[in-house]
Formats: sequence, structure tokens, C-alpha cells
Amino acid sequence: MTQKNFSDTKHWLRTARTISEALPFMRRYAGKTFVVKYGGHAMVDEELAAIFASDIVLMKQVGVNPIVVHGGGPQIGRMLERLSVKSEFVDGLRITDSKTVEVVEMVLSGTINKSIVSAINAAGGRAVGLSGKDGHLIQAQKLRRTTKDPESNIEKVLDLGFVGEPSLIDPSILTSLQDSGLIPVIAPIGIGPNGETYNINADTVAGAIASAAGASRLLMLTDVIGVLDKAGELLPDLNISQVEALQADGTISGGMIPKLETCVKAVENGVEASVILDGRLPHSMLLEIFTGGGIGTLIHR
Ligand SMILES: Nc1ncnc2c1ncn2[C@@H]1O[C@H](COP(=O)(O)OP(=O)(O)O)[C@@H](O)[C@H]1O
Ligand SMILES: CC(=O)N[C@@H](CCC(=O)OP(=O)(O)O)C(=O)O
Repeated sequence: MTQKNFSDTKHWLRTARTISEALPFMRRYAGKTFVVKYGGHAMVDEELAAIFASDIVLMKQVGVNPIVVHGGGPQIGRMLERLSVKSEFVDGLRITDSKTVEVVEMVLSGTINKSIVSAINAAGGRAVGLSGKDGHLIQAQKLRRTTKDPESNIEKVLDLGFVGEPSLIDPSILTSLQDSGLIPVIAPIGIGPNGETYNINADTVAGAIASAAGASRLLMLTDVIGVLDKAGELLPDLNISQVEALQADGTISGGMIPKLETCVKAVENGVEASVILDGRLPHSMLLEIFTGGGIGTLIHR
């Protein structure tokens, strides 16, 4: 055997070992539902989007039932800017007036949803795009948010406009799609009791869907390696009381607040574990699910 052949063989042996090591994980997760939240900040470029799509197809191929819930905060922001509509956030939530909610629905249910569906289909899967309006998937109500004045300690109600929260999830459409070999891709839009459209934080929707669908895992793909401590170091593992402490001491802010709230709620509602992981890292989902070397931050009971 020549030197080159030998090193080629060593390389392929390593690959074969990696595939073989994935077998127990594939067995463990076969037939289980995984909800994957694909955040707007993780949608970095087309190459990464294609890798994300082929990883979703691989999951389906080995017997896991993936459900994709996507965001699109930065993309909505860019469209609002083009249309000269001002936008502000409170605790990671976009204040949404009637003009804004039209743009939110257009970007989420239109552009982003269809591009993810197309990418999954191009990777050999069969994806179907829907929003909470389809098949009674997400009934929503206006989100009631309060804040405490730090000086007087008086609680006041914040009006975030058409920002909603799920009031009832009917997962039956998801089961029908999964039973037909289809991969649901969900835009975080809900419908209110009077037919009004609600803009819901995509993390919140992912958590609610994970609970209603009896998912085993909630994977949150974002633009950081996981939850970081005050020194900027990765926290690989958090239980519920540790998350509460991070909230109380201000270690987390912005979009990480609803993200962790969702992860905790999901595990309280029966999801085995939630994971916050880096969507900018190619194949991060595969590393997390099918190898022994978990990445990101695991949130558990
Ligand atoms: N302690 C923390 N650890 C990691 N990220 C944090 C922390 N506190 C705040 N963040 C912010 O949360 C962001 C992720 O939330 P968000 O912007 O809503 O992402 P996505 O669009 O993917 O949902 C990070 O980019 C980071 O700026
Ligand atoms: C109420 C609210 O804030 N809704 C979000 C919905 C999209 C989202 O959550 O996108 P990411 O996951 O990319 O942040 C918004 O308008 O930006």
C-alpha cells in the first residue's frame, strides 16, 4: 500500500467510525419528534441554508420527525426600513402596529417560509409551509406584558399592539403531514378570536409547538455558541433554577430572554430537553443529535 493510499484509508476509517457511532443515537431518536427553531440570525447565507436543509432531510431519512419553526427578525427589520416604518423592541419583542403586522406576515409567511420549504425540497425532502392560520394550528391572543417602574415599584401594562401569544395549539395538521412523510415548516403567525393577525415571537411558537406535539427535543438555532456567562464563557448545561438566577442577575438580555423562558416552559411541559446552539456552525444539529459531543447549552429539569 502506498503512503497516500494508507492516509486515504485512515481518513475513510474515521468517517466510517463516525457514521457507526451515530447508530445508537439514530435508534434512540427514531420515531421521536424534534422541533427545530431556525432563527433569523442563523440564516446567514445560502450555503449554510442548504446545509441546514439537508440536515433536516437527513433527520427525516433516519426516522426522526423534524418540525421547523422559523423566525426572521432581521429580515423583517430590513423590510420595515425599506418601507420607512420605524420599529422598536421591548424585552426582545417587536412593538407591532397594524402596518407592521402586515409586513411581518408578508416576510415570515411569504419570503422566508417559502425559501426554507424550497431549500428542504431541493435537498430531497418534502416540506410543506404553513403559518398558525393553517388548519387551526395556532389560535392566539394579545400578549399581556407588564413592567415594574424601578423607582415607585408600580406595575404598568405595556401595549405591544398586535404581539400575540398562543392560546390554543391544534397539532393535528402536523400529525397528518408527518404521517404522509412531509416536513412541516411553520411561520410564527397566529390568528385571534376575531380573525386578527398576531405577530408571535418565533421562540415562543417553537416552544408551544414542541409541548403540544409531545416533542422529545427543542433545538434553538441562533447566532451565538449558546448561553454565555458574565465573562463570555459558554454555559454547557443549565437546570431551571440556574436559568432563573441568570435572569435575575441580568446575565441575559434582549432576544435571549424569550428564548430561555421558552426553553424552561418546554421542559416544564414535558419536552425532555431544550438546546440553544450555534446555527452559524455547519451541521451543528447533526453534531448535537447524532454524536456524543453535545454542543451549545442544554436546558433540562
Ligand atoms: N447571556 C447571553 N448569552 C448569549 N447570548 C445573549 C446573552 N444575553 C443576550 N444575548 C443575545 O441574544 C441573542 C440571541 O437572541 P436573538 O437575537 O433573538 O436570536 P434569534 O434571532 O436567533 O432568535 C444573541 O445574539 C445575543 O446578542
Ligand atoms: C413579537 C416579535 O418580536 N416577533 C418577531 C417574529 C420573528 C422572530 O421571532 O424572529 P427571530 O427568531 O429571528 O428573532 C419579530 O417581529 O421580529
